[in-house]
Amino acid sequence: MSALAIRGLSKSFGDVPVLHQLELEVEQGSLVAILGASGGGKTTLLRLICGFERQDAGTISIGGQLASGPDLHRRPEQRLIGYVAQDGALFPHLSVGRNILFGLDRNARREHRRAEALLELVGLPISYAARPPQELSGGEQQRVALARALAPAPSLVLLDEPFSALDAALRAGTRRAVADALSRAGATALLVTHDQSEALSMGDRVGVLRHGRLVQIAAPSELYCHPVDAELARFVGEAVLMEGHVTGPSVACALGRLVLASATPDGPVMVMVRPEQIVVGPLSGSGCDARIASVSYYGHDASLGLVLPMLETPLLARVGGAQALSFRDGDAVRLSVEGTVVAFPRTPGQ
Ligand SMILES: Nc1ncnc2c1ncn2[C@@H]1O[C@H](COP(=O)(O)OP(=O)(O)OP(=O)(O)O)[C@@H](O)[C@H]1O
Repeated sequence: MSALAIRGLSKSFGDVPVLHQLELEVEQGSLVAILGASGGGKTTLLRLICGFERQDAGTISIGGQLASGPDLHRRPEQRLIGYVAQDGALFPHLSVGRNILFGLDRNARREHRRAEALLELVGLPISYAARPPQELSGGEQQRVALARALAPAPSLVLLDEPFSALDAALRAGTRRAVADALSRAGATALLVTHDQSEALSMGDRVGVLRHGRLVQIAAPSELYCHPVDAELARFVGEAVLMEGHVTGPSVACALGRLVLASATPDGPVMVMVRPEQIVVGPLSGSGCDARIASVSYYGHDASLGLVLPMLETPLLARVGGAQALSFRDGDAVRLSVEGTVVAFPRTPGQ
């Protein structure tokens, strides 16, 4: 049984459509990340699931029970949903422990051990229970917000860009701690974000929201390696796209003849290669000739701009930081491609 099942969900504000016949299922105990551009309807989707807004069409079922449909609209407090907002929204006048137990009934609120167990679950010291939330770092506050959302053992936890207010140093650790806590609690969760690395690193499955629909929902590696179209390829990570021609199991393009990941009809295509698939080697190696136009060094890795005789614009390759130190602008190199590639059929005029 799905913990969350959404069928044909549509919502407009005035005459502006935001969600259009959206379909989504979230399996019990899994984390689904919804990735979408700003203004794409992510918060609207969460507000509909919570019951703060009502859809124009479609149904929402939580834990196998209809929560909202044409003839029924359960109130938010009847839906047993935990919610973690962008800024945590902790109450500053209550201790961390009181914040965690806030949504529980009076008897449960007296159980201090319960707050401590939830602090342990989110990887924080139990001594934090007595502290005011303002004394905690932003990442710790988000973990408290998760503990509060998990306290009533909800059927579903919704996370609305929960790490966007954190600086980069705190973000990675907090993501990990939150994902671990959700998994330890066996919680079912839906996370919305515009950050592709967040979606790919946290989701068991990732759905991409575009023009009010989920255009693809798949395991992170499937989404990254086999996006359904070129726009999605660019949205989920960096993509090198170039014209090509498919014949049988391979495609001919500026990078040579490459092996296709899946069967594609013969004919003109756009080929998609990820920058880290491009292997940059010395002229003694095999492959196609290129010249280095730029080196952008980031420490752990580097981006190279590469000019190929057959391409108007330089293409991007990603190499290890140590390897990049041996390259200079203007160097002649030879390129090959690791692994298989994806090709999107081109229609006439494209
Ligand atoms: N109550 C409302 N009344 C009118 N328009 C609204 C309302 N809520 C949202 N919208 C509009 O719906 C669209 C989707 O908004 P929503 O907040 O769901 O997007 P989002 O993907 O969460 O964006 P962000 O990532 O920037 O938070 C936007 O164009 C927004 O202006």
